[in-house]
Amino acid sequence: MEHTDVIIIGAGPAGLFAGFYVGMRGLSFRFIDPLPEPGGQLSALYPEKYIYDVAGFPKVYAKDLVKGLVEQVAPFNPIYSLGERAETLEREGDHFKVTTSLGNTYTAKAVIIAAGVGAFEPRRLGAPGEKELEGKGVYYAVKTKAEFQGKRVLIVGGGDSAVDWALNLLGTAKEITLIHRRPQFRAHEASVKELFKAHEEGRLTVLTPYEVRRIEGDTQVRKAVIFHNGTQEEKELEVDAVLILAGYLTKLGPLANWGLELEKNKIKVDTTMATSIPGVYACGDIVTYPGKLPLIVLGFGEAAIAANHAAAYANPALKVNPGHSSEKAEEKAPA
Ligand SMILES: Cc1cc2nc3c(=O)[nH]c(=O)nc-3n(C[C@H](O)[C@H](O)[C@H](O)COP(=O)(O)OP(=O)(O)OC[C@H]3O[C@@H](n4cnc5c(N)ncnc54)[C@H](O)[C@@H]3O)c2cc1C
Repeated sequence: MEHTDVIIIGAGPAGLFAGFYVGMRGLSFRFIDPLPEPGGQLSALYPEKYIYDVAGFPKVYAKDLVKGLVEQVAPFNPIYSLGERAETLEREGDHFKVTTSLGNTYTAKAVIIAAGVGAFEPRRLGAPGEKELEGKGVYYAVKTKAEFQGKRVLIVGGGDSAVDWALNLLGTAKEITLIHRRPQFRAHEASVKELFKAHEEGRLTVLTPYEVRRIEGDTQVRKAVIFHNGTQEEKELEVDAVLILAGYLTKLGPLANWGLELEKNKIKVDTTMATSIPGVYACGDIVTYPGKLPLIVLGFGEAAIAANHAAAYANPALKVNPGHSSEKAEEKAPA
């Protein structure tokens, strides 16, 4: 059993920043997250999109914000338990015990839940070949545009992600076909206009109302068979990649059974970010309180509150107020 002062469930922006503050207070901490890398929604869903509403950054790539958060917390020696999901949370005497999907058990004096929208996973189509070829050309997100360099790509979806990526991959992918099961798109009007302009100019192909019948390949995707969902007429497309952007399913997951007071699938917190279980704090998209907005900047503020209260809970010798970081810094700004 591995012990730290604090366990942080979720390594999205709120969790990472909570870790920074716990570290500033001189306490040890562990992040647990089922995703393979830190950053939460920013890494998994939109690493190469600009964010315009983080204070102090007129615009910042989601992946660069995550890089900065990881760098900021690094001096405090965080332990990352990635690729595992927190399954149970129990109190045992004066500490909490968390077990994970890998069967590991971790203990801590206080817990911060920063689990965002809960366990989120891409909406799969359920088409034959899709599961077998996942990781071999079937994608549910764009991590880097370079993955699609020179490839023939089939994009599936009708929302902002599908339309934005069809346009964004122009100039990177060799060929782009976008299919959607309805004639109408749910994306921003301006983007849809741009999409059809690109279609008319022959820079990409849009087909509606089309769906995927099956995906074929061996060590990698070779072909997709699509069909018109009115006439059932099939088309075979020779493609190297199928990018499925049909949205995400979010579930509260195991958290729902931890005995926390919830409201509409969110964890209720008070003004100290305390949950209904003493010693368990929460921050970010997972929390609700009057006036809550699901924004990164609010998550940062909540993380600072949750972390400092959790630190004082884990070590009652600590005051809640951390003081000013500028007074602790050893480095002086250049003259
Ligand atoms: C396309 C898109 C664009 C956006 N643009 C903006 C924007 O411009 N500005 C803005 O402010 N916000 C934006 N957002 C919203 C923003 O991304 C979220 O508010 C933010 O990610 C919330 O951070 P978080 O740390 O609370 O949660 P998340 O980023 O969701 O991270 C939570 C982490 O917890 C993990 N987790 C879940 N369950 C468990 C469990 N049981 N055990 C362990 N780990 C668990 C998840 O795997 C995840 O990594 C956007 C969102 C999307 C999808």
